[in-house]
Amino acid sequence: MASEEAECISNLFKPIYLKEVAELRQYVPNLQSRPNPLDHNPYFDTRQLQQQQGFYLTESDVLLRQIGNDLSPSPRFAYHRAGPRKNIYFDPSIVRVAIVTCGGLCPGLNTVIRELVVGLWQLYGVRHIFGITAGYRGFYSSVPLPLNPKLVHHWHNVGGTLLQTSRGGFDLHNIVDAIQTHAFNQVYIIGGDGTMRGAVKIFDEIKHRKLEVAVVGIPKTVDNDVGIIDRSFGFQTAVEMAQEAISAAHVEAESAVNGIGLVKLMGRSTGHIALHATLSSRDVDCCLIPEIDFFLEGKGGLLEFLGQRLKENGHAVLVVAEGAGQDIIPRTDSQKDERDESGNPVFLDVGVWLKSELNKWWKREHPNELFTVKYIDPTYMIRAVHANATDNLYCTLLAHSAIHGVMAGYTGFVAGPINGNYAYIPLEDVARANNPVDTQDHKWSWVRSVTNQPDFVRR
Ligand SMILES: Nc1ncnc2c1ncn2[C@@H]1O[C@H](COP(=O)(O)OP(=O)(O)O)[C@@H](O)[C@H]1O
Ligand SMILES: O=P(O)(O)OC[C@H]1O[C@](O)(COP(=O)(O)O)[C@@H](O)[C@@H]1O
Ligand SMILES: [Mg+2]
Repeated sequence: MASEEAECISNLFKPIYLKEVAELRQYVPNLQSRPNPLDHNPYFDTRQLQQQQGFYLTESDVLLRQIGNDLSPSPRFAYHRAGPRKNIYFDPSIVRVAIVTCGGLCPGLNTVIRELVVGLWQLYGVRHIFGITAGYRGFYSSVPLPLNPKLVHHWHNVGGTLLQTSRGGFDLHNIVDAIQTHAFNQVYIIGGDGTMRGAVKIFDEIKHRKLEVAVVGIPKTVDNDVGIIDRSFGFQTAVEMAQEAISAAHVEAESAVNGIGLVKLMGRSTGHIALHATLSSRDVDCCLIPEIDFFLEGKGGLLEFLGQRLKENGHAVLVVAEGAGQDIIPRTDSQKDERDESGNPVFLDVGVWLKSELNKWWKREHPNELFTVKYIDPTYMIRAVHANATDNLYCTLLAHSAIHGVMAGYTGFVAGPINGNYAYIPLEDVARANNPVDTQDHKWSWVRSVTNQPDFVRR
């Protein structure tokens, strides 16, 4: 074997299971296919490209989910690659599109809407595109908003969602009735884990009624709590914004005698924003996330650690994800049961609680020494900005992937990036998959080595 050549390290047979997504023709009888109108789009010139192969994707174009390989014979999964297909199953002249945004804000929402509108209009010649306003409830409670490329032209430069969003208001039968009443046959649902669970129910009901309606989910989660996909759009922008808050906390802490800069970041059940912001900032002394329990008092606790940091450095920076420590913050019975309109638990402000506990501790231990906690809560600022360049590009590829999949007759799927490429994933799989920070792998040890924080194990 020549040294430049790769060494064969395994000839083990590893089964690969293709995760098929549903297709409209499976339950709509006599569905006719037609050539993709991209064949006649002057910008794509597919007739020339087809001779070179590769423009249109086929059933055999798949992406592997697990690209890291442990050489064991455990099964692997693959998904269909996203992109245009040679034949489509919709006549663009009778396509009626509904686009809805649900749940909390995330940078890039408006870019996804813009690119859906522009993509449908320019790639496939669709002319009947509507925005459903204010989340799921908008299907049955307000008049759909007609959208066109001119109207959405500048939307990628604006934070939030110009269609508006809301929590709650999921009324399955009213939603599907409204889809029928308005004769929508393509429904693009942009939202997080809760939204995707709702989308599965809409898809099931549409199948049950045998409607010629394609449903596609576009995952949005500033917390990055949706699994399978690499990451959500807007996440990188949020991490970038979080840096500014951490820098400010660092400046405040360093400029005070015994100063603590405390930053609360979003992350209901996952600490991804806090973790990524901590690793990229280098100024953080301790990062608290929902996946790790911590305690204040005693050996190995947070107060002992911060006391040491103040002694050594004169200041400390503490980053906390909003979902961290929720089970140790004292709460009343009514606070225990509080839920938002979607049914998500309402958290107490961990930052306010920590600030108060830190002040009590210092007063008790060092009554005559200066001490300051500067608490920064940038949470809404982080998710209300427009997407950065990387996320804007991601949103565009995502929207176009969704359009190509729907046009090709796929339904009940999510368009999303897998290992850097775009794939079609069954909606149900995405709705079921969460994405906690893995605190067992070496990356969490790396975080601890960057911050020097304790492991919060009582000994
Ligand atoms: N299990 C569920 N079944 C149906 N609809 C749901 C479910 N969970 C949430 N929803 C609906 O999805 C929408 C968004 O959910 P929410 O949890 O607020 O945000 P996100 O989708 O960002 O996680 C809301 O309208 C909510 O009523
Ligand atoms: O105050 P709101 O709008 O209910 O949103 C707060 C929640 O929204 C989020 O930013 C995103 O949550 P979702 O992805 O479920 O919408 C959470 O981090 C946060 O807990
Ligand atoms: Mg959610």
